[in-house]
Amino acid sequence: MKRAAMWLWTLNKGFLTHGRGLSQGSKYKVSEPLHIHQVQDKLREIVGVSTVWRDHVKAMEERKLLHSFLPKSQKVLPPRKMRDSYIEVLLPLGTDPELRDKYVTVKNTVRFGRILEDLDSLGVLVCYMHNCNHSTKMSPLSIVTVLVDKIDMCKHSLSPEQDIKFTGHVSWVGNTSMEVKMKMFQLHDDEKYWPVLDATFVMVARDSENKGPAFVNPLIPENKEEEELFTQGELNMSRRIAFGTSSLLKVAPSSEERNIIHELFLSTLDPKTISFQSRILPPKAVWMEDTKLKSLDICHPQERNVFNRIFGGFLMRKAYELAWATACSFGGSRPYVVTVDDIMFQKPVEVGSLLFLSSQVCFTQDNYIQVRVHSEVFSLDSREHMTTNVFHFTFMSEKEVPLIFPKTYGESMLYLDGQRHFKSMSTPVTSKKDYPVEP
Ligand SMILES: CCCCCC(=O)SCCNC(=O)CCNC(=O)[C@H](O)C(C)(C)COP(=O)(O)OP(=O)(O)OC[C@H]1O[C@@H](n2cnc3c(N)ncnc32)[C@H](O)[C@@H]1OP(=O)(O)O
Repeated sequence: MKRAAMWLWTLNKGFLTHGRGLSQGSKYKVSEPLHIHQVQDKLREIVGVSTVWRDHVKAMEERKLLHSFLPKSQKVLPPRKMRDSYIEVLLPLGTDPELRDKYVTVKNTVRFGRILEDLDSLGVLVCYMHNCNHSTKMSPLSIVTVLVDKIDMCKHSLSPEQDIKFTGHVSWVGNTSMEVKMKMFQLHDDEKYWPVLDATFVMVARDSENKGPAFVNPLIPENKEEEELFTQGELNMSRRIAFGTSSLLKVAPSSEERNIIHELFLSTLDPKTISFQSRILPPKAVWMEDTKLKSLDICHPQERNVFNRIFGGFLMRKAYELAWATACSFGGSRPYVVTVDDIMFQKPVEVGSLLFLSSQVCFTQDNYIQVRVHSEVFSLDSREHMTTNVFHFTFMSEKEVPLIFPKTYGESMLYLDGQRHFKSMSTPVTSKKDYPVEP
Protein backbone atom coordinates (compact mmCIF):
# COMPACT_ATOMS: atom_id res chain seq x y z
CA MET A 1 0.00 0.00 0.00
CA LYS A 2 2.75 2.43 0.95
CA ARG A 3 4.96 1.68 -2.06
CA ALA A 4 2.89 3.29 -4.82
CA ALA A 5 2.07 6.30 -2.69
CA MET A 6 5.78 6.64 -1.96
CA TRP A 7 6.84 6.82 -5.59
CA LEU A 8 4.21 9.41 -6.37
CA TRP A 9 5.53 11.51 -3.56
CA THR A 10 9.16 11.01 -4.63
CA LEU A 11 8.34 11.94 -8.21
CA ASN A 12 6.45 15.00 -7.10
CA LYS A 13 9.10 16.15 -4.73
CA GLY A 14 11.49 16.68 -7.62
CA PHE A 15 9.11 19.20 -9.17
CA LEU A 16 9.19 21.65 -6.33
CA THR A 17 12.27 23.43 -7.58
CA HIS A 18 11.91 26.06 -10.24
CA GLY A 19 14.64 26.33 -12.83
CA ARG A 20 15.70 25.87 -16.43
CA GLY A 21 15.74 22.09 -16.76
CA LEU A 22 16.22 22.03 -20.52
CA SER A 23 18.04 24.47 -22.72
CA GLN A 24 14.77 25.59 -24.30
CA GLY A 25 11.20 25.77 -23.18
CA SER A 26 11.34 24.14 -19.74
CA LYS A 27 9.69 25.96 -16.86
CA TYR A 28 10.29 23.58 -13.97
CA LYS A 29 13.20 21.51 -12.95
CA VAL A 30 13.08 17.85 -12.05
CA SER A 31 15.88 16.18 -10.18
CA GLU A 32 16.15 13.22 -12.54
CA PRO A 33 14.11 12.50 -15.68
CA LEU A 34 12.34 9.15 -15.86
CA HIS A 35 13.68 6.54 -18.27
CA ILE A 36 11.16 5.80 -21.03
CA HIS A 37 10.72 2.24 -19.71
CA GLN A 38 9.70 3.61 -16.31
CA VAL A 39 6.64 5.32 -17.81
CA GLN A 40 4.90 1.99 -18.46
CA ASP A 41 6.08 0.60 -15.12
CA LYS A 42 4.66 3.59 -13.26
CA LEU A 43 1.36 3.35 -15.13
CA ARG A 44 1.05 -0.34 -14.26
CA GLU A 45 1.78 0.46 -10.63
CA ILE A 46 -0.78 3.28 -10.50
CA VAL A 47 -3.54 1.30 -12.20
CA GLY A 48 -2.62 -2.03 -10.61
CA VAL A 49 -2.93 -4.19 -13.70
CA SER A 50 -2.07 -7.81 -14.18
CA THR A 51 0.98 -8.61 -16.27
CA VAL A 52 -0.58 -11.92 -17.31
CA TRP A 53 -3.50 -11.66 -19.73
CA ARG A 54 -5.21 -14.66 -18.12
CA ASP A 55 -5.59 -12.61 -14.89
CA HIS A 56 -7.01 -9.47 -16.44
CA VAL A 57 -10.61 -10.05 -15.33
CA LYS A 58 -9.49 -10.57 -11.73
CA ALA A 59 -7.38 -7.39 -11.85
CA MET A 60 -10.33 -5.38 -13.13
CA GLU A 61 -12.53 -6.86 -10.36
CA GLU A 62 -10.03 -5.51 -7.85
CA ARG A 63 -10.28 -2.07 -9.40
CA LYS A 64 -14.04 -2.11 -8.73
CA LEU A 65 -13.25 -1.70 -5.03
CA LEU A 66 -11.65 1.67 -5.76
CA HIS A 67 -15.03 3.14 -6.67
CA SER A 68 -15.56 4.37 -3.11
CA PHE A 69 -12.52 6.68 -3.43
CA LEU A 70 -14.12 8.64 -6.27
CA PRO A 71 -15.37 12.08 -5.15
CA LYS A 72 -19.00 13.07 -5.70
CA SER A 73 -17.99 16.57 -6.76
CA GLN A 74 -14.95 18.38 -8.14
CA LYS A 75 -15.16 20.94 -5.31
CA VAL A 76 -13.87 18.50 -2.71
CA LEU A 77 -10.68 17.89 -4.68
CA PRO A 78 -7.65 20.06 -3.83
CA PRO A 79 -6.48 22.34 -6.64
CA ARG A 80 -3.21 21.51 -8.34
CA LYS A 81 -0.50 23.57 -10.01
CA MET A 82 1.02 23.00 -13.42
CA ARG A 83 4.30 22.03 -11.86
CA ASP A 84 2.59 19.22 -9.89
CA SER A 85 2.05 17.30 -13.09
CA TYR A 86 5.30 18.29 -14.81
CA ILE A 87 7.48 15.37 -15.86
CA GLU A 88 10.57 14.82 -17.95
CA VAL A 89 11.25 11.53 -19.67
CA LEU A 90 14.48 10.44 -21.29
CA LEU A 91 14.66 8.27 -24.40
CA PRO A 92 18.37 7.44 -24.38
CA LEU A 93 18.85 6.56 -28.05
CA GLY A 94 22.46 7.74 -27.88
CA THR A 95 23.54 5.17 -25.33
CA ASP A 96 21.13 2.27 -25.68
CA PRO A 97 21.55 0.37 -28.99
CA GLU A 98 18.78 -2.11 -28.15
CA LEU A 99 16.30 0.72 -27.66
CA ARG A 100 17.57 2.42 -30.83
CA ASP A 101 16.61 -0.63 -32.88
CA LYS A 102 12.98 -0.15 -31.91
CA TYR A 103 13.05 3.45 -33.15
CA VAL A 104 15.24 3.41 -36.26
CA THR A 105 13.94 3.57 -39.86
CA VAL A 106 15.65 2.09 -42.90
CA LYS A 107 16.97 5.59 -43.69
CA ASN A 108 18.54 5.96 -40.23
CA THR A 109 15.95 8.41 -38.94
CA VAL A 110 13.50 8.06 -36.05
CA ARG A 111 10.19 6.19 -36.44
CA PHE A 112 7.50 8.77 -35.81
CA GLY A 113 4.96 6.02 -35.05
CA ARG A 114 7.03 5.05 -32.00
CA ILE A 115 7.06 8.68 -30.85
CA LEU A 116 3.25 8.75 -31.05
CA GLU A 117 3.14 5.73 -28.73
CA ASP A 118 5.46 7.42 -26.23
CA LEU A 119 3.46 10.66 -26.27
CA ASP A 120 0.26 8.78 -25.52
CA SER A 121 1.71 7.00 -22.49
CA LEU A 122 3.42 10.17 -21.28
CA GLY A 123 0.15 12.15 -21.54
CA VAL A 124 -1.63 9.62 -19.34
CA LEU A 125 1.16 9.63 -16.73
CA VAL A 126 1.08 13.44 -16.64
CA CYS A 127 -2.65 13.28 -15.84
CA TYR A 128 -2.08 10.75 -13.05
CA MET A 129 0.50 13.13 -11.58
CA HIS A 130 -2.06 15.92 -11.64
CA ASN A 131 -4.63 13.77 -9.84
CA CYS A 132 -2.16 12.09 -7.49
CA ASN A 133 -3.90 11.02 -4.30
CA HIS A 134 -1.75 9.80 -1.44
CA SER A 135 -4.56 8.04 0.40
CA THR A 136 -4.87 5.12 -2.02
CA LYS A 137 -2.33 2.62 -3.29
CA MET A 138 -3.82 2.55 -6.77
CA SER A 139 -5.57 5.41 -8.49
CA PRO A 140 -9.36 5.09 -8.66
CA LEU A 141 -9.24 6.93 -11.99
CA SER A 142 -8.98 5.38 -15.42
CA ILE A 143 -7.43 7.98 -17.70
CA VAL A 144 -7.92 7.61 -21.44
CA THR A 145 -6.99 9.66 -24.48
CA VAL A 146 -9.99 11.32 -26.09
CA LEU A 147 -8.25 13.68 -28.54
CA VAL A 148 -4.89 14.39 -30.09
CA ASP A 149 -5.59 18.04 -30.71
CA LYS A 150 -2.36 18.87 -32.50
CA ILE A 151 1.19 17.69 -32.99
CA ASP A 152 3.39 20.25 -34.72
CA MET A 153 6.84 19.33 -35.89
CA CYS A 154 9.71 21.84 -35.81
CA LYS A 155 12.38 21.88 -38.49
CA HIS A 156 15.12 20.00 -36.74
CA SER A 157 16.09 16.55 -37.84
CA LEU A 158 15.72 13.48 -35.65
CA SER A 159 18.72 11.25 -35.33
CA PRO A 160 18.35 7.71 -33.94
CA GLU A 161 21.77 8.14 -32.35
CA GLN A 162 21.09 11.11 -30.08
CA ASP A 163 19.12 11.18 -26.83
CA ILE A 164 15.57 12.50 -26.86
CA LYS A 165 13.80 14.16 -23.97
CA PHE A 166 10.06 14.63 -23.47
CA THR A 167 8.45 17.10 -21.10
CA GLY A 168 4.77 17.45 -20.28
CA HIS A 169 2.25 18.94 -17.88
CA VAL A 170 -1.47 19.58 -17.55
CA SER A 171 -2.30 23.00 -19.02
CA TRP A 172 -6.08 23.18 -18.55
CA VAL A 173 -8.81 21.16 -16.83
CA GLY A 174 -12.56 20.89 -17.23
CA ASN A 175 -14.75 18.70 -14.99
CA THR A 176 -13.51 15.34 -16.18
CA SER A 177 -11.15 16.31 -19.00
CA MET A 178 -7.59 17.64 -19.00
CA GLU A 179 -5.51 19.28 -21.69
CA VAL A 180 -1.88 18.13 -21.68
CA LYS A 181 0.98 20.01 -23.34
CA MET A 182 4.02 17.98 -24.28
CA LYS A 183 7.29 18.88 -25.93
CA MET A 184 10.08 16.81 -27.36
CA PHE A 185 13.73 17.81 -27.60
CA GLN A 186 16.80 16.17 -29.11
CA LEU A 187 20.39 16.47 -28.02
CA HIS A 188 22.60 18.16 -30.61
CA ASP A 189 26.35 18.27 -31.14
CA ASP A 190 26.50 21.45 -29.03
CA GLU A 191 25.34 19.32 -26.03
CA LYS A 192 22.05 21.22 -25.89
CA TYR A 193 18.54 19.89 -26.29
CA TRP A 194 16.78 21.51 -29.24
CA PRO A 195 12.99 21.52 -29.68
CA VAL A 196 11.62 19.00 -32.13
CA LEU A 197 7.91 18.74 -31.52
CA ASP A 198 4.97 20.37 -29.68
CA ALA A 199 1.91 18.31 -28.83
CA THR A 200 -1.49 19.00 -27.27
CA PHE A 201 -3.61 16.06 -26.13
CA VAL A 202 -6.93 15.90 -24.27
CA MET A 203 -7.37 13.13 -21.72
CA VAL A 204 -10.52 12.13 -19.88
CA ALA A 205 -10.87 10.68 -16.40
CA ARG A 206 -13.23 7.75 -16.01
CA ASP A 207 -14.20 5.71 -12.97
CA SER A 208 -12.13 2.78 -11.77
CA GLU A 209 -13.78 0.40 -14.26
CA ASN A 210 -13.67 2.89 -17.15
CA LYS A 211 -17.45 2.88 -17.34
CA GLY A 212 -18.53 6.39 -16.30
CA PRO A 213 -17.09 9.90 -15.86
CA ALA A 214 -14.91 10.89 -12.88
CA PHE A 215 -13.92 14.32 -11.61
CA VAL A 216 -10.38 15.64 -11.87
CA ASN A 217 -8.55 18.02 -9.53
CA PRO A 218 -8.96 21.71 -10.42
CA LEU A 219 -5.92 23.56 -11.77
CA ILE A 220 -4.66 26.94 -10.57
CA PRO A 221 -2.27 28.91 -12.76
CA GLU A 222 0.59 30.37 -10.71
CA ASN A 223 1.88 33.15 -12.92
CA LYS A 224 1.16 35.14 -16.07
CA GLU A 225 2.62 32.54 -18.41
CA GLU A 226 0.48 29.82 -16.87
CA GLU A 227 -2.59 32.04 -16.97
CA GLU A 228 -2.03 32.44 -20.70
CA LEU A 229 -1.70 28.67 -21.13
CA PHE A 230 -4.88 28.14 -19.13
CA THR A 231 -6.79 30.74 -21.16
CA GLN A 232 -5.45 29.15 -24.33
CA GLY A 233 -6.74 25.80 -23.07
CA GLU A 234 -10.19 27.31 -22.62
CA LEU A 235 -10.07 28.83 -26.12
CA ASN A 236 -8.94 25.48 -27.51
CA MET A 237 -12.00 23.87 -25.95
CA SER A 238 -14.32 26.44 -27.60
CA ARG A 239 -12.53 25.95 -30.92
CA ARG A 240 -12.99 22.18 -30.68
CA ILE A 241 -16.70 22.59 -30.02
CA ALA A 242 -17.04 25.06 -32.92
CA PHE A 243 -15.10 22.73 -35.25
CA GLY A 244 -17.37 19.87 -34.21
CA THR A 245 -20.63 21.76 -34.73
CA SER A 246 -19.60 22.98 -38.20
CA SER A 247 -18.61 19.44 -39.23
CA LEU A 248 -19.62 18.54 -42.77
CA LEU A 249 -21.32 15.51 -41.27
CA LYS A 250 -23.78 17.95 -39.67
CA VAL A 251 -24.01 21.10 -41.82
CA ALA A 252 -23.67 22.01 -45.50
CA PRO A 253 -20.40 23.47 -46.79
CA SER A 254 -20.03 27.26 -46.90
CA SER A 255 -20.79 29.06 -50.16
CA GLU A 256 -17.06 29.47 -50.81
CA GLU A 257 -16.56 25.74 -50.30
CA ARG A 258 -19.52 24.91 -52.57
CA ASN A 259 -17.89 27.02 -55.29
CA ILE A 260 -14.62 25.14 -54.89
CA ILE A 261 -16.39 21.83 -55.36
CA HIS A 262 -18.33 23.05 -58.37
CA GLU A 263 -15.15 24.39 -60.00
CA LEU A 264 -13.45 21.05 -59.43
CA PHE A 265 -16.45 19.28 -60.95
CA LEU A 266 -16.53 21.54 -64.03
CA SER A 267 -12.84 21.07 -64.64
CA THR A 268 -13.39 17.30 -64.93
CA LEU A 269 -16.19 17.44 -67.52
CA ASP A 270 -15.34 16.30 -71.01
CA PRO A 271 -15.72 19.43 -73.21
CA LYS A 272 -16.46 17.22 -76.24
CA THR A 273 -19.72 15.94 -74.74
CA ILE A 274 -22.54 18.05 -73.38
CA SER A 275 -22.95 15.78 -70.40
CA PHE A 276 -22.61 15.83 -66.63
CA GLN A 277 -21.64 12.16 -66.72
CA SER A 278 -18.47 12.14 -68.88
CA ARG A 279 -15.66 12.87 -66.51
CA ILE A 280 -12.02 13.11 -67.51
CA LEU A 281 -9.04 13.69 -65.30
CA PRO A 282 -7.20 17.00 -65.84
CA PRO A 283 -3.43 16.84 -66.41
CA LYS A 284 -1.20 16.25 -63.36
CA ALA A 285 -4.15 15.02 -61.34
CA VAL A 286 -5.31 11.83 -59.65
CA TRP A 287 -8.81 10.65 -58.74
CA MET A 288 -9.23 10.52 -54.98
CA GLU A 289 -10.54 6.95 -55.15
CA ASP A 290 -7.23 5.80 -56.70
CA THR A 291 -5.21 6.85 -53.66
CA LYS A 292 -6.73 4.36 -51.19
CA LEU A 293 -4.74 1.92 -49.09
CA LYS A 294 -6.20 -0.46 -46.51
CA SER A 295 -4.89 -2.65 -43.75
CA LEU A 296 -6.14 -5.21 -41.28
CA ASP A 297 -4.78 -5.97 -37.81
CA ILE A 298 -5.89 -8.47 -35.24
CA CYS A 299 -5.88 -6.70 -31.87
CA HIS A 300 -3.97 -9.20 -29.75
CA PRO A 301 -3.61 -8.82 -25.97
CA GLN A 302 0.01 -7.70 -26.51
CA GLU A 303 -1.34 -4.32 -27.72
CA ARG A 304 -3.59 -3.75 -24.69
CA ASN A 305 -3.27 -0.75 -22.43
CA VAL A 306 -3.45 -0.77 -18.67
CA PHE A 307 -7.26 -0.82 -18.86
CA ASN A 308 -7.33 -3.92 -21.06
CA ARG A 309 -8.46 -2.05 -24.12
CA ILE A 310 -6.27 -1.50 -27.17
CA PHE A 311 -3.56 1.09 -26.52
CA GLY A 312 -4.29 4.42 -28.25
CA GLY A 313 -0.62 4.82 -29.17
CA PHE A 314 -0.68 1.50 -31.04
CA LEU A 315 -3.74 2.66 -33.01
CA MET A 316 -1.99 5.93 -33.83
CA ARG A 317 1.19 4.16 -34.94
CA LYS A 318 -0.74 1.80 -37.20
CA ALA A 319 -2.78 4.66 -38.70
CA TYR A 320 0.30 6.83 -39.11
CA GLU A 321 2.28 4.11 -40.89
CA LEU A 322 -0.58 3.43 -43.30
CA ALA A 323 -0.97 7.18 -43.93
CA TRP A 324 2.76 7.48 -44.61
CA ALA A 325 2.63 4.58 -47.08
CA THR A 326 -0.37 6.24 -48.78
CA ALA A 327 1.42 9.58 -49.09
CA CYS A 328 4.61 7.84 -50.23
CA SER A 329 2.97 5.83 -53.01
CA PHE A 330 0.96 8.88 -54.07
CA GLY A 331 3.74 11.48 -54.02
CA GLY A 332 6.50 9.26 -55.41
CA SER A 333 9.07 10.20 -52.77
CA ARG A 334 9.52 9.61 -49.04
CA PRO A 335 7.28 12.23 -47.40
CA TYR A 336 7.85 13.90 -44.02
CA VAL A 337 5.16 14.43 -41.44
CA VAL A 338 4.40 18.07 -40.72
CA THR A 339 1.28 18.01 -38.56
CA VAL A 340 -0.96 15.50 -36.84
CA ASP A 341 -4.33 17.00 -36.20
CA ASP A 342 -7.62 16.28 -34.47
CA ILE A 343 -7.43 12.55 -33.79
CA MET A 344 -10.61 11.77 -31.97
CA PHE A 345 -10.88 8.52 -29.99
CA GLN A 346 -14.61 8.03 -30.22
CA LYS A 347 -14.86 4.47 -28.95
CA PRO A 348 -12.48 2.12 -27.19
CA VAL A 349 -11.12 -0.80 -29.19
CA GLU A 350 -11.65 -4.15 -27.45
CA VAL A 351 -8.90 -6.74 -27.31
CA GLY A 352 -9.57 -9.43 -29.91
CA SER A 353 -11.27 -7.08 -32.40
CA LEU A 354 -10.35 -6.91 -36.05
CA LEU A 355 -9.01 -3.44 -36.83
CA PHE A 356 -9.68 -2.19 -40.37
CA LEU A 357 -7.80 0.95 -41.38
CA SER A 358 -8.66 2.74 -44.57
CA SER A 359 -6.46 5.57 -45.77
CA GLN A 360 -6.71 8.01 -48.65
CA VAL A 361 -5.27 11.29 -49.86
CA CYS A 362 -8.06 13.83 -49.54
CA PHE A 363 -6.36 17.14 -50.33
CA THR A 364 -3.07 18.35 -51.83
CA GLN A 365 -1.38 21.68 -52.35
CA ASP A 366 2.13 22.29 -53.73
CA ASN A 367 4.28 19.74 -51.85
CA TYR A 368 1.71 19.02 -49.15
CA ILE A 369 -0.35 15.84 -48.93
CA GLN A 370 -3.30 15.66 -46.54
CA VAL A 371 -4.16 12.07 -45.61
CA ARG A 372 -7.21 10.82 -43.73
CA VAL A 373 -7.36 7.42 -42.08
CA HIS A 374 -10.65 5.90 -41.03
CA SER A 375 -10.50 3.22 -38.37
CA GLU A 376 -13.24 0.67 -37.92
CA VAL A 377 -13.40 -2.38 -35.71
CA PHE A 378 -15.27 -5.60 -36.18
CA SER A 379 -16.13 -7.46 -33.01
CA LEU A 380 -15.99 -11.21 -33.55
CA ASP A 381 -18.27 -11.69 -30.52
CA SER A 382 -21.03 -9.18 -31.32
CA ARG A 383 -20.47 -9.33 -35.14
CA GLU A 384 -20.75 -5.53 -35.20
CA HIS A 385 -18.75 -2.97 -37.19
CA MET A 386 -18.00 0.36 -35.50
CA THR A 387 -15.99 3.48 -36.35
CA THR A 388 -13.52 4.16 -33.56
CA ASN A 389 -11.25 6.92 -34.88
CA VAL A 390 -10.58 9.31 -37.72
CA PHE A 391 -6.96 10.40 -38.14
CA HIS A 392 -5.62 13.42 -40.03
CA PHE A 393 -1.97 13.71 -41.09
CA THR A 394 -0.25 16.40 -43.16
CA PHE A 395 2.85 15.27 -45.04
CA MET A 396 5.34 17.14 -47.17
CA SER A 397 6.90 15.59 -50.24
CA GLU A 398 10.27 16.51 -51.75
CA LYS A 399 8.62 17.46 -55.03
CA GLU A 400 5.33 19.02 -56.03
CA VAL A 401 2.51 16.46 -55.92
CA PRO A 402 -0.48 15.91 -58.26
CA LEU A 403 -3.80 17.58 -57.60
CA ILE A 404 -6.52 15.42 -56.15
CA PHE A 405 -10.01 15.24 -57.68
CA PRO A 406 -13.14 13.93 -55.97
CA LYS A 407 -15.68 12.10 -58.16
CA THR A 408 -18.64 11.71 -55.83
CA TYR A 409 -20.39 14.07 -53.40
CA GLY A 410 -19.02 12.04 -50.46
CA GLU A 411 -15.48 12.43 -51.77
CA SER A 412 -16.08 16.16 -52.22
CA MET A 413 -16.88 16.38 -48.51
CA LEU A 414 -13.65 14.50 -47.74
CA TYR A 415 -11.81 17.02 -49.92
CA LEU A 416 -13.29 19.99 -48.04
CA ASP A 417 -12.68 18.35 -44.67
CA GLY A 418 -9.07 17.72 -45.70
CA GLN A 419 -8.74 21.33 -46.81
CA ARG A 420 -10.12 22.54 -43.47
CA HIS A 421 -7.58 20.46 -41.59
CA PHE A 422 -4.80 21.62 -43.90
CA LYS A 423 -5.74 25.25 -43.31
CA SER A 424 -5.75 24.74 -39.55
CA MET A 425 -2.07 23.85 -39.70
CA SER A 426 -0.51 26.60 -37.58
CA THR A 427 2.80 27.29 -39.35
CA PRO A 428 3.42 25.73 -42.73
CA VAL A 429 6.91 24.26 -42.79
CA THR A 430 8.92 24.95 -45.90
CA SER A 431 12.06 22.96 -45.30
CA LYS A 432 12.59 19.71 -47.16
CA LYS A 433 15.90 17.99 -46.64
CA ASP A 434 16.54 18.75 -42.98
CA TYR A 435 13.27 17.27 -41.86
CA PRO A 436 13.71 13.51 -41.84
CA VAL A 437 10.87 12.22 -39.69
CA GLU A 438 9.53 8.99 -41.11
CA PRO A 439 7.44 6.08 -39.81
C1 LIG B 1 -0.46 3.30 -21.21
C2 LIG B 1 -1.76 3.89 -20.84
C3 LIG B 1 -2.29 4.52 -22.00
C4 LIG B 1 -3.73 4.68 -21.92
C5 LIG B 1 -4.15 5.58 -23.02
C6 LIG B 1 -4.96 4.83 -23.99
O1 LIG B 1 -4.54 3.95 -24.61
S1 LIG B 1 -6.55 5.28 -24.09
C7 LIG B 1 -7.15 4.30 -25.39
C8 LIG B 1 -7.63 5.16 -26.52
N1 LIG B 1 -8.78 5.96 -26.12
C9 LIG B 1 -9.96 5.39 -25.86
O2 LIG B 1 -10.17 4.18 -25.92
C10 LIG B 1 -11.10 6.32 -25.53
C11 LIG B 1 -12.28 6.00 -26.38
N2 LIG B 1 -13.34 6.96 -26.19
C12 LIG B 1 -14.24 6.85 -25.21
O3 LIG B 1 -14.26 5.85 -24.47
C13 LIG B 1 -15.21 7.97 -25.06
O4 LIG B 1 -15.22 8.74 -26.24
C14 LIG B 1 -14.89 8.89 -23.86
C15 LIG B 1 -15.15 8.14 -22.58
C16 LIG B 1 -13.44 9.34 -23.88
C17 LIG B 1 -15.75 10.14 -23.89
O5 LIG B 1 -17.07 9.73 -23.98
P1 LIG B 1 -18.22 10.83 -24.05
O6 LIG B 1 -17.87 11.86 -25.08
O7 LIG B 1 -19.52 10.13 -24.17
O8 LIG B 1 -18.13 11.45 -22.64
P2 LIG B 1 -18.58 12.88 -22.18
O9 LIG B 1 -19.51 13.49 -23.15
O10 LIG B 1 -19.03 12.68 -20.78
O11 LIG B 1 -17.23 13.74 -22.18
C18 LIG B 1 -16.25 13.51 -21.23
C19 LIG B 1 -15.31 14.68 -21.25
O12 LIG B 1 -14.58 14.64 -22.47
C20 LIG B 1 -14.67 15.89 -23.13
N3 LIG B 1 -14.66 15.63 -24.56
C21 LIG B 1 -15.46 14.79 -25.24
N4 LIG B 1 -15.15 14.84 -26.55
C22 LIG B 1 -14.13 15.74 -26.68
C23 LIG B 1 -13.37 16.25 -27.78
N5 LIG B 1 -13.58 15.87 -29.02
N6 LIG B 1 -12.42 17.17 -27.53
C24 LIG B 1 -12.16 17.59 -26.27
N7 LIG B 1 -12.85 17.14 -25.20
C25 LIG B 1 -13.82 16.23 -25.40
C26 LIG B 1 -15.99 16.47 -22.66
O13 LIG B 1 -16.01 17.89 -22.78
C27 LIG B 1 -15.98 16.05 -21.21
O14 LIG B 1 -15.12 16.90 -20.47
P3 LIG B 1 -15.60 17.75 -19.19
O15 LIG B 1 -16.24 16.77 -18.24
O16 LIG B 1 -14.35 18.33 -18.63
O17 LIG B 1 -16.55 18.78 -19.68
